[in-house]
Amino acid sequence: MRWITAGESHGPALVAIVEGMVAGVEVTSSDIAEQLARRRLGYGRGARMKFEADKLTLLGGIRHGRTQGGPVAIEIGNSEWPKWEQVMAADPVDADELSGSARNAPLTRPRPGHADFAGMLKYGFDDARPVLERASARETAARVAAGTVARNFLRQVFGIEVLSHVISIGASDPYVGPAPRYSDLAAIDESPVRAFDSASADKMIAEIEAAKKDGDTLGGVVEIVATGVPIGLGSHVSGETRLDAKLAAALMGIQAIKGVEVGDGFETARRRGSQAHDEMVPGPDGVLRSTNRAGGLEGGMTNGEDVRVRIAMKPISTVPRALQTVDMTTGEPAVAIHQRSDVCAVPAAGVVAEAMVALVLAQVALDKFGGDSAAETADNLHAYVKRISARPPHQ
Ligand SMILES: Cc1cc2nc3c(=O)[nH]c(=O)nc-3n(C[C@H](O)[C@H](O)[C@H](O)COP(=O)(O)O)c2cc1C
Ligand SMILES: C=C(O[C@@H]1CC(C(=O)O)=C[C@@H](OP(=O)(O)O)[C@H]1O)C(=O)O
Repeated sequence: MRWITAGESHGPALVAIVEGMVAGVEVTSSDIAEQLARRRLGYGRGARMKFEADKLTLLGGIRHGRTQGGPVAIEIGNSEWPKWEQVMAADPVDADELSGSARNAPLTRPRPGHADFAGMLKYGFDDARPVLERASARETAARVAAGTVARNFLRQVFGIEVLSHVISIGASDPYVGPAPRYSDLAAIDESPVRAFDSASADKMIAEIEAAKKDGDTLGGVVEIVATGVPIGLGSHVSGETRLDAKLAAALMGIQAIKGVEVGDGFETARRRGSQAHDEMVPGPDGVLRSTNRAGGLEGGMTNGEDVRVRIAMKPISTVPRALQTVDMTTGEPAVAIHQRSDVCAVPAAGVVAEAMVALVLAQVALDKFGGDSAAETADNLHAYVKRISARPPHQ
């Protein structure tokens, strides 16, 4: 199974294609719309999210609410397309028509932290427009749409659920309580910062308000949890088959994500071994653990505990209190491009991260259990679960 997205932030639409998904997975446009709506929310998001409707069309691969086994293609239209029709036209446009458009003025002052500078040089553009159009995290809407197909597959066949919650924003004290359950997700989504407890939420909101007042931006940390994951997804046999490596790559592939921790992550590096690992005891249905410091992953494989990973997002690089840069046309010092932008997109990044975790888990689950239909994958899973549960230790 693999996925790809295409499209620009202000182009007519984004498209996601998921190839290799089995037939018989229940997915509707309202399931996808629900996930897209979650991604638009969050305190600190910019003007676009207030009007962006994520106009959704299922172009292929799904019939009467079920996947058919062929590639699933999903289109998400741009609500503002009429305003951008000339500037972002695929076909050549009359130069006179474009010259009067303020939107088409070349962007020559790269934003530190964004893709503008290296992208202009590498691809040979005098204008940052073509770079920022594709670097923009607008593209994450397409990932969330693709992720919904994976999510529904995981739920239907395995009973796996994926959730996320914001641990900290800016310098707010990190949340240190127990990881939430999937049943907590509705309450987390109700929180304007997608925090699990209201005391942490208040501190995060205060951080965002202070940054906004100062013309500044913020990043933060999000935890993603997958529950109900069977033992043995991923493999120890090589670097690229290790599930922690696949998850880290997919999560680092999200715009502005600069760090990934598995389980207790960097904190584990500070502990002694006796305090770092999850001891095992025999239980009625197999091995039991009283802790999950490893985040459900040992040797690059799931170990039956919840998969738990954290991501660190850097502050948004379109800083209203514009940063110093160099004008790429004149070579003179300048202030960076500033256009409408988010102050903080950490809550939305959590929803995107859920989608990436779901896509990776679906991929490794299909690697292990295969099948052409959801029913066949489920049969393969049940045979495996029966086989491994016949093994000791049992009490
Ligand atoms: C959900 C989400 C929303 C984002 N919104 C913005 C934004 O409004 N303005 C901005 O400059 N960067 C935003 N970013 C981050 C940029 O897309 C990202 O920093 C840029 O593509 C450069 O990539 P890098 O940060 O990974 O190096 C957002 C990222 C995410 C995940
Ligand atoms: C559009 C989205 O996020 C965008 C991500 C983004 C960036 O530079 O990453 C810049 C802004 O784009 P725009 O100029 O279109 O307002 C954000 O709004 C979205 O998440 O759907």
